[in-house]
Amino acid sequence: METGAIPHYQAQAQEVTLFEHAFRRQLPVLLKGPTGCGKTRFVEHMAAKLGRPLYTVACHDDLSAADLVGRHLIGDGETYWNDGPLTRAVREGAICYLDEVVEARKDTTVILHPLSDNRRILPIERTGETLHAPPEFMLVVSYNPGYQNLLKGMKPSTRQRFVALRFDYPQPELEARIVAQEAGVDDKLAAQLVKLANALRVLKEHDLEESASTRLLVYTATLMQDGFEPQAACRAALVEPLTDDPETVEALMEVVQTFFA
Ligand SMILES: Nc1ncnc2c1ncn2[C@@H]1O[C@H](COP(=O)(O)OP(=O)(O)OP(=O)(O)O)[C@@H](O)[C@H]1O
Repeated sequence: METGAIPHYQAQAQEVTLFEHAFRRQLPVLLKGPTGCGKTRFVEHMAAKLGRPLYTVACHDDLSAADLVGRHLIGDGETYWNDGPLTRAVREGAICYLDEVVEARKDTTVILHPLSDNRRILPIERTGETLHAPPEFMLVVSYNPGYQNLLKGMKPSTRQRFVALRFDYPQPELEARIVAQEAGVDDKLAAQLVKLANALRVLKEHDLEESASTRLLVYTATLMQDGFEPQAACRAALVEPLTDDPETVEALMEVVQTFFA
C-alpha cells in the first residue's frame, strides 16, 4: 500500500480526466501499452490524487484466485484467515492495480467478473462471505498487447467490463520533458536521448521483442547525470536491456554513435 505525496506524472491525453470520471462512476479501468511507458506511474499518481490507498499486484503465470482473495494460514497451532490484496482493497475502498493481468491463472477470471460489472461483489468462497465493494473501491488492470500476449489475450467477456485506455511512448517533446524531470538532466540532452530512442524504435521490427522504453531513457539519463560517458550509459541502460544477442548490441551501438559520438 502506498500513500503520501503525489508522484509526478505528465499526462499524454485525456487519461487523467477519464480516470477520475471512471472512479466517480464506479467503472473499472483497463490500461494497455508497452512496458515502461508510464502505466504504473499513472495509477500511482491517480491513487494519490484521489486520496485512495493503492494495492499493486504484479501478476505472473502462477498467480491464482487465492493469491488475490486470501487463504487460511496456520500460526500458533491454529488456522486463521488472511485477506489477499484484492480483498483488502475491497474492504478498505482502495484502488487495486493488477499489472499484467493476462499472466494470471484463469481461475482469477471467476472473481474478477462479478467485481468488475455492476454487481461489484467479491464472493469469498472459503469463508462464505460476500463483500460488496464500497463506492471508493476501484479495480484497475493493465496488460502489454505486444505480440507475446496475442495468444493469451484477454477474453472479450472480461475486456468488455472495463473502460480501456491505450498508452504508448509519449510524443517526443513530452517524453523529453519527462526524461529531463525524472533524471534531472538538461532539456537538450533529454531531447537528444529521445531522438536516439525513436531511431532505435524504428529498428524494433527487425529482431527486438520490445523497443526502448521511457523507463530506459530515464535510466540512461540518470547514469549520464552521474558522470558516465554517453556511450557507456547508452550501452548499459538502453542497449543491453533490449537484447541478449551480441551482434544486435553492436548494431544498436552504431546507431548510438551517430547521436553521441
Ligand atoms: N507520463 C509520465 N510521467 C512521468 N514519468 C513517466 C511517464 N511515463 C514514463 N515515466 C517514467 O518511466 C518510468 C516507467 O514507467 P512505469 O513504471 O509507469 O511503466 P509501465 O508502463 O507501468 O511499465 P510495465 O508495464 O513494465 O510495468 C517511470 O518510473 C517514470 O520515471
